[in-house]
Amino acid sequence: MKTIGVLTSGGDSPGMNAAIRAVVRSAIYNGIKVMGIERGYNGLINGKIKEMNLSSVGDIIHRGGTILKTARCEEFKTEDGRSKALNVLEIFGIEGLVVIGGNGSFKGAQKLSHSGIKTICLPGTIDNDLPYTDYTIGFDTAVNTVLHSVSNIRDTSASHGRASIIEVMGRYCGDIALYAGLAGGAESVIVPEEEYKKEDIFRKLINGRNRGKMHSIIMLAEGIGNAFDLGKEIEEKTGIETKVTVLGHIQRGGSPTAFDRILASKMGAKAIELLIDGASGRAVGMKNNSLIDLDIDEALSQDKQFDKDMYKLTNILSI
Ligand SMILES: Nc1ncnc2c1ncn2[C@@H]1O[C@H](COP(=O)(O)OP(=O)(O)OP(=O)(O)O)[C@@H](O)[C@H]1O
Ligand SMILES: O=P(O)(O)OC[C@H]1O[C@](O)(CO)[C@@H](O)[C@@H]1O
Repeated sequence: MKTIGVLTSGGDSPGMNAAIRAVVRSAIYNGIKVMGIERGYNGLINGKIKEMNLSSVGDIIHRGGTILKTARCEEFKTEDGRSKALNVLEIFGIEGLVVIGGNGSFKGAQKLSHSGIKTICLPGTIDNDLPYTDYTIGFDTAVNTVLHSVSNIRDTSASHGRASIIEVMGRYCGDIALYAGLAGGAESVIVPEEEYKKEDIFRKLINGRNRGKMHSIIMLAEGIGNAFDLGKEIEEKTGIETKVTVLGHIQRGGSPTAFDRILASKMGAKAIELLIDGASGRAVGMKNNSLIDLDIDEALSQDKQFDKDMYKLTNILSI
């Protein structure tokens, strides 16, 4: 393999830069030329491509976002869009491609692999919603960002004797809410994977107040009802003043944690190892602390396992 490309696609996530750095440096170490493709599949279709060298990825391991920029590209979902992309890959002599993104990006990569381009996918998303890997690049940083906010909100919540609903991202996956909820001592964690009764939340709040508790954190995963409506209902049913904070895109930025930088570095290097071995259509993941790779279709067809034990523990500890 003489020349490969690397792109980031879908939502960005902290650690994507560390992954790009690992891809570029491992490739160059192995005598492979690397082309950086800007704005995901959009840049691929439009030929936004430039060669990368050792210093292109200097001073980025600690930076959030992605130096290659990212995009969601509807055109790439069409045959016509992908055929333009294949032409561009041929023009630039790109034989292998490393795609860093979420499940949509993986689907696009698999289609390129079926057209003869050797593709390797790295899981880059804060949501931790890819079923085949224990962790995605950016998830740990997002959880820590949420945790920092929980601490700040807890201070003011306690001073005023209020309850706080904190809405976090995750799309259809409750992992950010669950991990940050357990680590932040949330009283209730509401996730799409588990049914919940509002009455349980009200009862916990009232019990807590009766034993002198001055703050209550309710961690709410996005997409499950309206946080502000829930806040009003809590006030009506418990008499406890309730504030809502929607953390939003703050969770997608920031310097990656050591965990994410190491995960990204290991995965980036693994992608190059796989390409050198002639692999294609593979997804790299981390299972039980070991790097794994498997077919993209198999990776996407697995069911995401929600950690019910962790959810139960959160409820026990917040009794
Ligand atoms: N079925 C598909 N076929 C071809 N390309 C696809 C397909 N699904 C998604 N893509 C491409 O991948 C891009 C990124 O997908 P998507 O917007 O779903 O984000 P993602 O990779 O899942 O990341 P995130 O989890 O951060 O949202 C899409 O904009 C599109 O270009
Ligand atoms: O930045 P956008 O395009 O609004 O997407 C937001 C979505 O992307 C994510 O941040 C990452 O997939 C989700 O948690 C969220 O639902």
